[in-house]
Amino acid sequence: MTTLRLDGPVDLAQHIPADPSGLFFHRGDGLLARGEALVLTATGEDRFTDLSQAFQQVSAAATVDDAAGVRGSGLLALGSFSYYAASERPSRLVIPRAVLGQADGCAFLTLITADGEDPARGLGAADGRDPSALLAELFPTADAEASAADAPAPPVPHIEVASAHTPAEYQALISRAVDEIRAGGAEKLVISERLDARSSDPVSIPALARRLAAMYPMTWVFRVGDVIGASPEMLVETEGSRLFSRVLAGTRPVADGGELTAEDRDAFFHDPKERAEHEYAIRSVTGPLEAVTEWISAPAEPFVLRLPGLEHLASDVSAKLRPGLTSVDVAGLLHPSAAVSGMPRADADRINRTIEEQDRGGYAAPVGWMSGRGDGQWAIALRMAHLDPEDPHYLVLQAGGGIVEASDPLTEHAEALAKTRPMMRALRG
Ligand SMILES: C=C(O[C@H]1C=CC=C(C(=O)O)[C@@H]1O)C(=O)O
Repeated sequence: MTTLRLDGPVDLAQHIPADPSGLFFHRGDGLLARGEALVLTATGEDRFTDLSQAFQQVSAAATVDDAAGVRGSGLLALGSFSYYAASERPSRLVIPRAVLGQADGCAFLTLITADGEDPARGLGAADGRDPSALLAELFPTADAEASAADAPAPPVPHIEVASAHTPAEYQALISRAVDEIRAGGAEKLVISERLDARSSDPVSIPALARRLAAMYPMTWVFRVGDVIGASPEMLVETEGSRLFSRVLAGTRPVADGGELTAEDRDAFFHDPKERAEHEYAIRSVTGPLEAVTEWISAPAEPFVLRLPGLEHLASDVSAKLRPGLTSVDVAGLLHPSAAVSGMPRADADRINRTIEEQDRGGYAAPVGWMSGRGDGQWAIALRMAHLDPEDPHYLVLQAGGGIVEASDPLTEHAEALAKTRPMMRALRG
């Protein structure tokens, strides 16, 4: 495989291919992928370590020519894990054929050919080619005409939405969760709702990802396999020994263009119910990290992260990772955090699964990428939808929230629906 450095920064959002095999970006930096040189899959309890090891074996045998030497350059896999170990949906790492990436404004192009394959038969042969010509060939910019200011706006698609439950049914599920907590089954649960969305026009992945990135710049926009979304929560990011995690739990919905008043934000910040939810989530990240890090720095108090439509209690945790673990290994150690499962984890997930009655697929599970060096970024697949490979008109949105003893079913229902709004807004264009 070869990584070529490109002249100057690129606007990644303008280069998204029609059907990317993966994309992951945040504030202009990130990765766009085309094709599949190799797909690794795993199921079961050991899916994280199995995929981490399988990719490390591929990486050890690869011939790597990396002229960029930045985050995400060189050999790389994008991946989406399944939430439950028992899920029938396999977790996957995709080693793409071509990657357009950018890290701190340094843009690069990576071309990967599978073992025994003639490089000239790949997506593009790097030998002697001008990197900018390769960029134009492999990742052409979005149709200039369509984005011209005077071009007629594309018609707004009609989106038909059907919730899996009526409001009364969903609120009854929340009441059941509260009853389970009162009966001592768990201290915190996380219950989610699914919404079927049918679009009058086929959903355009590049357009959807571009809108998510433009409307929610503080999130990590992703598409890998059947999941697409814009997550505000970073389960783990590693680069060498540097480890970062953004933990979210505790939410107040607001109007899309609005925000909480100073008084309401203060009440939110000090609300014991929200702080308890947040505390569980922090402990579920810092606890497992103790065994694999030299030090951990977690703030004494969260901050309020303001997103369009929602405000969250957030804490940025950093740590020094001991050698020997990849970013996928750490993601496996932390998944599922109490932000998406509850506390204690195993009891919470058993009850969540019974109440939700359905497998979560890739919802609330790690999505991201890992390099041949083991570094990577694994966001939690939230504010998302599952795509249907057979039907480009159809998606299933999923979102939920943490439930503690003091939770109110109506408020929790409103919160879950507010969390589906990013995807709904981006779908509507
Ligand atoms: C479970 C979700 O959100 C989590 C992340 C942030 C805040 C949350 C909350 O306040 O309940 C949830 O823990 C979701 O978006 O589906």
